[in-house]
Amino acid sequence: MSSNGIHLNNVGVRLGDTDVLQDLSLDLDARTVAVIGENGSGKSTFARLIGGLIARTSGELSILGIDPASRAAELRRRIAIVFSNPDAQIIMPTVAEDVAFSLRADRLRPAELEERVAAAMERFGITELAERPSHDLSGGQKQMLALCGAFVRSPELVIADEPTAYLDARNARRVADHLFEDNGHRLVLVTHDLGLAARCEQAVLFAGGRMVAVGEPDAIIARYEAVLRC
Ligand SMILES: Nc1ncnc2c1ncn2[C@@H]1O[C@H](COP(=O)(O)OP(=O)(O)OP(=O)(O)O)[C@@H](O)[C@H]1O
Repeated sequence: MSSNGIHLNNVGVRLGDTDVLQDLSLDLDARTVAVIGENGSGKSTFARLIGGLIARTSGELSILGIDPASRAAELRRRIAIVFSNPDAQIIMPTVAEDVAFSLRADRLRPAELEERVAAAMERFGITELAERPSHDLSGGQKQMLALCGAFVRSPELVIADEPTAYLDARNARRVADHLFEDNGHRLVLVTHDLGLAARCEQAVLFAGGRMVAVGEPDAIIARYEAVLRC
C-alpha cells in the first residue's frame, strides 16, 4: 500500500451484532474525496474508521501510511475531524483558549502559541470573538471555531462529517470554502449536499454498508441520483 492517501483492503466493521461496513476495498488518492449515500449507508462509520475513532474488525487499513490499529496517537496528531455539531469539539471556556487547546501537544513557547492562535483566528474571521465564551456563540460561529481549531494544527488530512448540515447558506459556503482551500491537506467530506460533493476530485458511493461505486464525482453523483429517483 502507498504511504499516502487512504487504502482499505477487505475491511469490515462490526458494531454490536451488526456488520456496519463490509468488504471495503478502496484506494483514495485524490486530494478531495466526497463520501455520499443514503441515510444509514455507513458514511459516518467510514469517517470514524479512517479517523481512528473506531477499529476495524477485519482487513487491512492504511491512512497516510499509518495503520490506526497500531499507531492511533500518531494518526490523531496528523489528522483533524470536523463534525456537524461543533459542540462536540468545543472544550475551553473562551474562543482563544479553545483554539490554543488544539495546539497543546506542540508545547510551543507562549509568544509563539499566541501568534499561531491569532493568525488562525484571523484566517477564520473570529478574531473579534476571541474573549467570548465559546458556548455562547451562534451555530455558524461555533462551526468556524471548530474549523479554526482543526486547521490551526496544519493537519495532513481533514475528515469532515456533514460539516454544513446545520448552517445557513452563507455560513455553509464559508465553511466549505475553508475546507476546499488547498493548504496542503487532504479532505474527506461526508455530505448529503451533492453540490459540495461535485466540488471534490473523487467520490465514493455507499449503500447498505458497502462501497458500491468510486470515481469521478459527476458520474458517481448521477448514479446516486438514479437510486434516489427509484
Ligand atoms: N454503535 C453502533 N452499533 C450498532 N449499529 C450501529 C452503530 N453505529 C452505527 N450503526 C448502524 O450502522 C449503520 C450505518 O450508520 P452510519 O451512521 O454510518 O450511516 P450514515 O450513512 O452516516 O447515515 P446518515 O446519512 O443518516 O448520517 C446504521 O444502520 C446504524 O444504525
